[in-house]
Amino acid sequence: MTLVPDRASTTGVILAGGRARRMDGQDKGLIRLAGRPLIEWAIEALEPQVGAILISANRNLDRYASYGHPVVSDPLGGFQGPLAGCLAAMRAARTPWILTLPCDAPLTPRDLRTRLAETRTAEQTQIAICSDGTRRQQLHALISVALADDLQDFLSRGERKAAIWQHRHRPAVADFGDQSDAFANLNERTDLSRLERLLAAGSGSVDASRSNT
Ligand SMILES: Nc1nc2c(ncn2[C@@H]2O[C@H](COP(=O)(O)OP(=O)(O)OP(=O)(O)O)[C@@H](O)[C@H]2O)c(=O)[nH]1
Repeated sequence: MTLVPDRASTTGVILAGGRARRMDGQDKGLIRLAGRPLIEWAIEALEPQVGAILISANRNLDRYASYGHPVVSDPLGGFQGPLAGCLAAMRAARTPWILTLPCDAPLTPRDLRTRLAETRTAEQTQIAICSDGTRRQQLHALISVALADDLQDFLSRGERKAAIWQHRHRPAVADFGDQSDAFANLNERTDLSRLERLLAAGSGSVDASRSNT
């Protein structure tokens, strides 16, 4: 295992494979925010931070593939949750580390990988996750792909919760309390206006003035 998860040894994984029941079942990664689909915000935020990108999606695969990054679907049907997407990505990644990012949180910190990597290296763990200062953000995570078999065992027992799987590996926790807005996400339609306000105010790693509206 590479000791320091640097840019070249890390694959960014955009988790866009959910059912989005609270958004009437729309494909969340394709919902437009400030004029651009969420998947585009995520790609733009990750590109400077990682050596490669994988998109985890279960619908509209051609649409996602048009962004030029490989698309991986969950091995199990029926929307089994984000860990299923993580496992597929860990199997497909060509790097020792993956950096996961939910597609519905467009204000990604510019230093997401570096801060997670520093924390992970200081504590010598196989997983590092973010804290927004109040709560753990389990899907913003740096994960060693050496854990793929362990995750597969966990899922094969019918377990689904990311917090429970990660807890078994005593994750390091990187404090992003100074950027708590970076974890604002889209769960319901009413979240759209807050996210657009935050983007316009310049939160996050991507310049909203480059949006095509
Ligand atoms: N690959 C994959 N990703 C998922 C799955 N379920 C959720 N995700 C992703 O994980 C992140 C958090 O998802 P949630 O908000 O908990 O679930 P959701 O399906 O998006 O929305 P709800 O159905 O309204 O809870 C989002 O980026 C989802 O796209 C899944 O079954 N497979």
